[in-house]
Amino acid sequence: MTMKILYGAGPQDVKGYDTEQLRAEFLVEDLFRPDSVSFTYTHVDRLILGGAVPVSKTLEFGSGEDIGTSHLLSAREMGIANLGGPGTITVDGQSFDLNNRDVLYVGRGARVLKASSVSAERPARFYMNSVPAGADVPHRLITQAESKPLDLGDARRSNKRQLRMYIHPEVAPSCLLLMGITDLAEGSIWNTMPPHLHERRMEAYCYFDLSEEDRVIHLMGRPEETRHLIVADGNAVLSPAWSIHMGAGTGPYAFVWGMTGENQEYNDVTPVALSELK
Ligand SMILES: O=C(O)C(=O)C[C@H](O)C(=O)CO
Ligand SMILES: [Zn+2]
Repeated sequence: MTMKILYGAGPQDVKGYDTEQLRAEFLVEDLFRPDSVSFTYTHVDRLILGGAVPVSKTLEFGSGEDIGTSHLLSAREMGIANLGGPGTITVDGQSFDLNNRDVLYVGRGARVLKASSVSAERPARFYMNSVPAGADVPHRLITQAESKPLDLGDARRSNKRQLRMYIHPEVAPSCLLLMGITDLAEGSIWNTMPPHLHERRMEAYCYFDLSEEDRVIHLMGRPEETRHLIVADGNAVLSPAWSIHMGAGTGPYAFVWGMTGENQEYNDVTPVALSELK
């Protein structure tokens, strides 16, 4: 298990960043490695992003030694989305089978987690978001069918997409974590249109289901001072409260969005007109 730490950067820092620095602060590239569990701890609202890809063995994790607590989830909750083939997550002996696009909510206090795949030919690809939690909420599997869909966008504007809420007060409660998956409709390329800011929450996007040669051009930054990140399959992007977030793909893609902060009001956002972007 690995744990990388990012300390977070503000809009003034980003003004002087070159591509390498921007990517080092805002892009997480090494989440999904065969038979490994990789975590990145960001001081942006203390979100931990993780990836686990069990291929030839069961992967065990949950120790808190890298973050100074007895267990990783002693004071945290976690969402685990399966972006790959069928697999199983066991939480302190309780097993949950996750198909592609199912999400498991793991409540505070979990100690030992195990991740396994049904088949090494099509391994599970578990993507994790964990945030500090102030209460115990029961573990719960949310299948894709149980998630709440929202149809957004317009094919004529190349931004038709379906957003599914999984960890959300109307679907499955948590303390402060929100998590969902957005799938672009065939032929649409733009996500998160119009772009927005949410002063009371940070967000992380993990782009997946891209082909090896395709990329998402992710836009970030203050509306009047945008930057871009060129993102490949399985890469995650951090979006602090001060940053817009939107992207366009060169081919089909989907993404997991996770949020935490002051509230769980999904609609507590400030849209940014495209005419304001620079
Ligand atoms: O395509 C979209 O629109 C999204 O998925 C938006 C994200 O859910 C988001 O940015 C929530 O604040
Ligand atoms: Zn957002």
